[in-house]
Amino acid sequence: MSRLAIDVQDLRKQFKVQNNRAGLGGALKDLFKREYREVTAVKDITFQIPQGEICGYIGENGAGKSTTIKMLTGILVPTSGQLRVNGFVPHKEREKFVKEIGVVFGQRSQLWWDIGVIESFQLLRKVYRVPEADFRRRLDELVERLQLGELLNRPVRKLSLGQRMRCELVASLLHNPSILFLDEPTIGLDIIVKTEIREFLKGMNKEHGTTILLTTHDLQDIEALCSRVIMLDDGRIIYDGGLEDLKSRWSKGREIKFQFGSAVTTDRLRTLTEGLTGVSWTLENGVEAAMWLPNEINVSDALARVVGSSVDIRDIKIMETNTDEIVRAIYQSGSAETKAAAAAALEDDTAISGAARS
Ligand SMILES: Nc1ncnc2c1ncn2[C@@H]1O[C@H](COP(=O)(O)OP(=O)(O)OP(=O)(O)O)[C@@H](O)[C@H]1O
Repeated sequence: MSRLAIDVQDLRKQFKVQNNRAGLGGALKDLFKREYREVTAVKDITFQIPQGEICGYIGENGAGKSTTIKMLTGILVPTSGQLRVNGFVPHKEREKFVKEIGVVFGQRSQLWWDIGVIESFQLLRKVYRVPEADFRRRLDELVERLQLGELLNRPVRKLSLGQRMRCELVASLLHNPSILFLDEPTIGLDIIVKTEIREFLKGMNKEHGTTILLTTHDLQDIEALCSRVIMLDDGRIIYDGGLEDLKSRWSKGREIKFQFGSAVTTDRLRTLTEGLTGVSWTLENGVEAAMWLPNEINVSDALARVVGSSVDIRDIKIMETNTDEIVRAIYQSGSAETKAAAAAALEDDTAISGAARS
């Protein structure tokens, strides 16, 4: 079995936050006796990530993503629980540990603002004690992949956000870490740079087996990169599994769009799918219509009905399930259990309590 890159057991982080009392009297009281309350940002979470996986770590603002990343990178000390990254306890073995990881916080820079990019890279080489020859080889590869050539001598403050982000990625990878932590790596970037960065990360993962844990609010990052997603809500994991599985469990059905050669009526279309429970039609104009079918109905059964009829079809498009909508719905409900699963669980409960009563 492959070695675990990240192993987290019952990890918890509480912060002590000062309560500020209202008004001048309150401020005076605060001077003499401060009152505190506890905020639990991460609530006993458990997960494992094997080496070489790209895993998305998602959740709404304040869900606890950054706090987790900070514990995983040794910046914050957990309140309780166990945590190992590449076999190290991050906050205890920092010096050895940082050589194994790369970190990019999209909204913070690890580069020096006023000096040339290449000088920042040289400084980082010394921090990580990378031998000159290894550094050169690595830098050449990264510069070529991210096409940084002419940027290397410019000071960071003169770079665009997209150019800076590409340099940040190089900076985080110069010491050849086996794990990369990315916190919002594509925030604020245009679609071309986003695509470039996603392709680059995919390549690093494929060729070097780099494990990547990625937090993002851009679900296209997840779709492009991650086979697995961990979803956090209010400090707890509410989903851990495949993205496709999440989509198929949550989507209630699919939509198929048709373009016809001549005008059709809704009544005619309805007769085609008669008997297929839950299938409905929307006529968008005389020659374009959308068929919606619930998960219980097989796509090929429904398609066969239309294709096998005398209706003149010009084009058929099976619409992709929209991940944004699904994830937003899960955030809103605070649970990744599907309604069907939740209802089944409820029925089980009722059956059990009914049995207990009888
Ligand atoms: N240093 C701190 N002191 C007190 N509370 C904190 C601290 N850091 C985070 N929190 C609180 O912990 C909770 C989780 O915050 P965290 O930054 O981990 O969320 P997040 O999922 O990364 O959100 P975002 O998407 O906005 O970055 C929030 O309620 C936040 O206010």
